[in-house]
Formats: sequence, C-alpha cells, structure tokens
Amino acid sequence: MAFPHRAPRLHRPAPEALEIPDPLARSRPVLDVARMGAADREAMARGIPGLVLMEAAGQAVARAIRARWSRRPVVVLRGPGNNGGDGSVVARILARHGWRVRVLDLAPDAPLHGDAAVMARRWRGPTLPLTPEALGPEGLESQTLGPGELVVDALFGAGLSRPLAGLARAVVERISALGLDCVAVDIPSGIDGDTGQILGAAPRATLSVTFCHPKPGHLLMPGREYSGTLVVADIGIPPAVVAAQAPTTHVNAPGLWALPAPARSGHKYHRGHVTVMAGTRLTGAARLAGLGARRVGAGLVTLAGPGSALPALGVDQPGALLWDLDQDGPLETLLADRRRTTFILGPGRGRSPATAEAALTLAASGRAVVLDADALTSLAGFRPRLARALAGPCVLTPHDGEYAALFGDLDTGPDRLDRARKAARAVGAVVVLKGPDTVIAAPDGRAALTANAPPTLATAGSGDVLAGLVAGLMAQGLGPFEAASAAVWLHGAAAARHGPGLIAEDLPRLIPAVLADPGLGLATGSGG
Ligand SMILES: NC(=O)C1=CN([C@@H]2O[C@H](COP(=O)(O)OP(=O)(O)OC[C@H]3O[C@@H](n4cnc5c(N)ncnc54)[C@H](O)[C@@H]3O)[C@@H](O)[C@H]2O)[C@@H](O)CC1
Ligand SMILES: [K+]
Repeated sequence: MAFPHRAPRLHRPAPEALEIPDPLARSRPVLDVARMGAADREAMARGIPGLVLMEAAGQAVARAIRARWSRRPVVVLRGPGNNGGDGSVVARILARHGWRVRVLDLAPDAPLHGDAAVMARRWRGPTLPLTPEALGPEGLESQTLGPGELVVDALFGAGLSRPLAGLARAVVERISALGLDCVAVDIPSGIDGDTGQILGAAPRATLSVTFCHPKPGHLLMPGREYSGTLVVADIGIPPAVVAAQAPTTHVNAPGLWALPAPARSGHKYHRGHVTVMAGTRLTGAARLAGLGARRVGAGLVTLAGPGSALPALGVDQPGALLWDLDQDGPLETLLADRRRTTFILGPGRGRSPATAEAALTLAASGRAVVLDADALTSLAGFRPRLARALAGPCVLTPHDGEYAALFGDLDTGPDRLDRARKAARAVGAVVVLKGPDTVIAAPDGRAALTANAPPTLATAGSGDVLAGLVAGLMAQGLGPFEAASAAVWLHGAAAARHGPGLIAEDLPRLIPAVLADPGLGLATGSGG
C-alpha cells in the first residue's frame, strides 16, 4: 500500500472547538468610552499612527472571523466613522483570503474623513449603497443579504451619539429578523458602550471583537446578551497608556482580589466569627447564609435567633453555633464579645422597625456587616441615619426591588453601573447591585462588573448564600469591596459548575470545588 504523499488536510475547527481565550477569565480594566478615546489619542500622541491602530483592529476582526467560520459570503455594513474604517479593513483582508465580500455603505454620499477615508480607498471590491430598496424583502434577501451570509456590523462603535433611526435601524432589525450570523466590530451598533442600553435598535451579534479592553456595554445587560461571544484584541496600545487613564472599573474575576489562604499555624478565631441574625420565620434563609460563610472559610458561624426559632435554626448544621436572643442575651450582648468580627442581618429577618434599629446598631458597632434583604427594605427612609452611623466595613446587597426601596430617590437612569456607584457614595458602603450583570461599587468610585453568573442563579435562597459568602470573606480579613467582588464571582462559578436544576442548597456544597481551582492559588493548602 502506498503512503499518501501529501500531509492529511487539517480539519477546520468546529465552532465548539474554537479556542478563543476567555477575555473575562482574569480581571482586567474595563474602559468607558471616554477613557478608550483618550487612550487612542494618547497612543497616537506617542507616535502610533491611527491608521496602524485601525489596521490592527480590522485585522483582529478578520482573524476572529476566519477562526470561527469557514469561507462564506460576507456583507460589511459600513458606517460613516472609524468603526466603518475598521469595516473597510475587514473587507480587504477577508477578500485577500478568498472570501466573497461586499460592502454596503450606510451613507454613500457622506464624505469620509481621516483614516476611515484612507481605508475606504484601499478597499477596491464591490460597494453598494444602503438604500430603502435594498432593505425590502426582495432586496435584502435576494440581492443584498443572502441566506447563510455573514454580516459584519461596522456601522457605529464608540461614536454612537444618538438612537439608531431610518435606514440604520431598518437594516439592524432586518439582520435580527433573518437570524443572520453577525460579527460586531467593537460593539453591536446601537448598544451604548458605557451603559449596555439599546439606543433605538441593535443587532444580536454572534461575536463581538473589541479592542484593547472591554467596555461597560459588553458586560452590562442587555449589551452583554447582544454582544454574543466577546473577543478582546490587542491592537498595540501600550499598557502604560491604559494605566494613565486610571481605570476605576474592572472585570470581576481572580486578580481583582485574592482569596485568603488558611495559615498552617492558624486557629479558627484567626478565620473570623460570623454571626447571622435570624428572624422567627424563614429560618432557612439564615441557615443558607451560615452555610455560605462556613464553606468559604469562616472559622466560626453563629446562628442567632429568638428562642422559638432555635430548633429550626439548628436542624441541619451541627457545626454551627446557636444563640438564643431571648435566653442568652440580645444583640448588645453579642456585640460585647470582640471576637465576633462579622455580622449578617437581613436574610429571613422580617421587615420591621426593629430590624432597622438592629441594622443601625450593627452599622455603628464598627464590625464588618452585611446588610441584605429585609434589612435593606426595613432601612427605607433611614438612609441618612445609616450613612451617619456607619463606623466599619459594610456591604449592602440589594436586588433591583431593594435598591428602589433604599435608593429610589437617587438621580439615576437605567445604567446599573451608575446606580451602584451613586448608591455606594450616598451611604458610604460597598453596594452589590444584584442581577444577571451584578455590579459591585465602592464609595471611592471603584467598581467591578461580573460576567460569570449563569441564569440558574435566579432561584430562591441564592442571595442568602451570597450574603454568607461576603461575610465569610470579610471575617477572614478581606476588605468589603474585595470580599463582595470575590463572593459574587465564587457564587457565579459555583452555579456554573452545576448546570440546570440548581437550588440554593447546592451552592455551598459546590464552593469547595470552586476553591480547589488551581487558578485561585488555594489548592495546595500551602498558606503561610
Ligand atoms: N484610534 C481610534 O480612535 C481607533 C478607533 N477604532 C474604531 O473607531 C470607532 C470609533 O470611531 P468614531 O469615533 O469615528 O465613531 P463611530 O465610527 O462609532 O461613529 C461616528 C459617526 O457615526 C455618526 N453617528 C453616531 N450615531 C449615529 C446614529 N445613531 N445614526 C447615524 N449616525 C450616527 C456620527 O455622526 C459620526 O459620523 C471604534 O468603535 C473602533 O471601531 C479602531 O479603528 C481602533 C483605533
Ligand atoms: K459596530
């Protein structure tokens, strides 16, 4: 039998096998539109020509497309600015690799400027005007966008300044209606880069290729959903240029925080003592919070509640301590023990003036405090008192409803990053604004955007576990911003390990496997 004299043809990787490194697996800066623009200008001022950056941007998009898809007809929707300039580069490079490419110009009569004009001249292939006729069912399907065609959305990026209207809106809606694969250059046109909100309309991209670092709009809903798979390409902007923009927002992932490794010589009091203030009913919420704190490494956890609640509180946690608020003493007695470093108030506590008073007492105690659920709604109307009372590290964990109760008067729009930041500043505490795109904000302006939480986390009791994780990390010495960010990430990572059918009780059990991830540096147990 003769040996084949040609090497076997390599298989083109199936999309599932495509190895695009997850740009959100480690923490990195998130650049708002103004900082990204400033970084671009600074890079150019340091001698990197804009054309070089644009060529690198277009090349990165073309590379991502070629990695993901095999050759197919492509239509590049080209806008009037530099996003369109990137689109011209994508068209040229794909065509050079033998792809059939057409450019559809949004504003064929508008004069192009600067780098975008240069790149448009370097594209010598077919270019059609985007006209109303091209958008009719006859035009778009039969002439302009054929079945199976790949759309490159290079209409608008960072320069989006108003809602999409007219032809731009019509073409974007047509892409979605036809269910075509769409690659967004930088960000889907119509998604606000700073807020993730849709301005008018936006295409649902299969893939978005952005440059240098992600923008808030890639991580905040609905922008995150519209962005599809995110690729972040290095286009040669030096890290020092990015650092000079002093980014205050980061991707919430390892690197933003480091988990406390248990010291070999340590004992349980070195790992903090978390006290969960429970109510009479819904004791499950306090138990879940206690489990969260214990699994993440708190040395001791006390579940404190009224005498009538104690049998239920202790039912399934032999390792937790119990405190009878009627027999053993009230909150003040607990606070007299300085080794009680950390408190949780809210889960299952009940909404009442007494809960608000307990929250204010804890805030003034100087201990690390997590205020969640009923503590937040009970504090409605007491925010100025809370802000004045706060004497120690404090984390508030509202979902949107609890946010409305406590911060509804703040002047914010739908932008969740802005909402969390303003709330943190208003009260002087770290705010975890929970949702599919949980935002953590500190009073000093730092913020973290989370992208690892699967939708299965939206289940009763999951927030109670989160409160426990935050407290458990603060008990071990993490600052409130780091503890809150790490807890939110661990919570998402635990849920992601489970898949469908997740219930809150599963989450604490999944935490050890997450902590064993080598990327977190705890697996060897070699803490000093
Ligand atoms: N040096 C740089 O600044 C680089 C920029 N790059 C690209 O440049 C993009 C930003 O470019 P630009 O600042 O030129 O902005 P864009 O290209 O995003 O859009 C600006 C143009 O769109 C118009 N416009 C905005 N919103 C509109 C709407 N709703 N309807 C109709 N017209 C609208 C504006 O009037 C302006 O003419 C980035 O997103 C990125 O793709 C890359 O080339 C990398 C380098
Ligand atoms: K775009």
